Amino acid sequence: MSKKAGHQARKRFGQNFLHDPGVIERIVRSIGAKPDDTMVEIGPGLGALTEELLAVNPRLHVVELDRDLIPVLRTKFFNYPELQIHEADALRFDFSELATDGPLRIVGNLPYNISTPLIFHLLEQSGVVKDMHFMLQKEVVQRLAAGTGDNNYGRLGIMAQYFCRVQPLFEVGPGAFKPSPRVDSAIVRLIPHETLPHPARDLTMLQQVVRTAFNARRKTLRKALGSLITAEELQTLGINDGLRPENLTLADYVAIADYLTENRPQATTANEADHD
Ligand SMILES: C[S@@+](CC[C@H](N)C(=O)[O-])C[C@H]1O[C@@H](n2cnc3c(N)ncnc32)[C@H](O)[C@@H]1O
Repeated sequence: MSKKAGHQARKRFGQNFLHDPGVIERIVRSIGAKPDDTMVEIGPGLGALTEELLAVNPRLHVVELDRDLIPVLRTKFFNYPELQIHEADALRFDFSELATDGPLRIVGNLPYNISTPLIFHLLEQSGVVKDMHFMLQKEVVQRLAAGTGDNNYGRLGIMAQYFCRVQPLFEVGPGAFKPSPRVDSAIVRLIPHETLPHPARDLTMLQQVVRTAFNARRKTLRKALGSLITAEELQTLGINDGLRPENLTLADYVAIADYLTENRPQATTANEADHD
């Protein structure tokens, strides 16, 4: 535990507070906020990034789960009446409610313990999002940006790239935070596609195909996807069934999903175990 401004950093909320002004300034410069933007910060914590965002754009929303931080933020930013502080769980938050004046620019030094489910939650709402800038564990940024054949390629990267352009920006060492995390961090920018480059006919089917494939990422497609599609059907789609899940492109996964949507629409089942 580390104490800052009277607040004990809580591990269960993934609290590692930024304290390096150079890093904060670099993040804010990368975001390039404009006064008219509707900005949303997830997990403002003690307000280190919030303060610099407010300097550009006083119409900021922040979403913070730790109820003890809410009065700290209210006191610190009492002279910013347009700042809207939402005491809420970002994992359940309906961001579309904030998009009344236009698409959202979402930012955050995210709690690393929930960053993957949070990104999936935000991808589902990417229709109301202009862009997102996040501080994440470096390995998560590598997974988001990974291409076909890469060791880090998997469900997170495929679904992120289905919805967004992924741009890793720069790395940040543990010393920029208090308490210091045990991992390296990196900043990533996600820009939702205006038009999906490979739209699936049924998103749930695509999610199921990708999830099933990467639950057996070391196996051949014939085995990994055997519960959904036969080797012959894969070959008909022009996909070599001896390849492994990491060798397929997003377009290949969409082709498999669309084939199943047409031929076995009953195949989708929710709540399979995730290993990503
Ligand atoms: C890594 S800290 C970043 C704090 C601050 N933005 C900074 O850079 O110093 C993550 C923040 O997210 C908050 N948080 C954790 N889980 C959350 C959730 N489910 N919804 C919203 N905020 C959450 C934590 O309480 C904490 O303030």
